[in-house]
Amino acid sequence: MCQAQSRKILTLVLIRESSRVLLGMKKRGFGKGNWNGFGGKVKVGEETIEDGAKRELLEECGLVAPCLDKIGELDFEFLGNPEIMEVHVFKTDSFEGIPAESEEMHPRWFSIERIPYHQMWPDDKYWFPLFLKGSCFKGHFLFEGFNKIISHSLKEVETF
Ligand SMILES: Cc1cc(-c2ccco2)c2oc(N)nc2c1
Repeated sequence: MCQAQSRKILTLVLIRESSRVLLGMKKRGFGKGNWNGFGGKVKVGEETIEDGAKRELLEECGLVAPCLDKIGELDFEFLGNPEIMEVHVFKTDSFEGIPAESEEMHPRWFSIERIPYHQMWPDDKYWFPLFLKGSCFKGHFLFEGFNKIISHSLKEVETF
């Protein structure tokens, strides 16, 4: 018997300069202890997904990004949990402000040759290289718990 599946929309923003990427160490809550882009929930009915991404970026590290490029859509499923997390991934190389620590995140710049995959979500090692080479992508990852990927699919797409 299939379970009805619901979807939760989340955002993820990656700040990329020529040779470095800004990541945040998640200090509490979901994904605590991982380096990740900035993002989170979209305020249903209040804002567009892109506006939600901009809001989370500002809240989590104090940066203003006037324009974001949509680069990816990642569906995350967890064994035994009917809720699929639909993560919309954005990037930008133009922002205003100085990265600042928040209650949620401790920001740090990483050279693109030294991305800390061992301290990131396990799916990142699959799609981050596509982001770094400038591709757009769609992926689906089936997790067992938070650290084990049972299966995944990932493809490059032309545009969103
Ligand atoms: C299951 C999962 C969730 C997220 C997430 C939460 C909020 C925004 O993204 C991830 O981010 C990354 N890089 N892998 C992730 C896996």
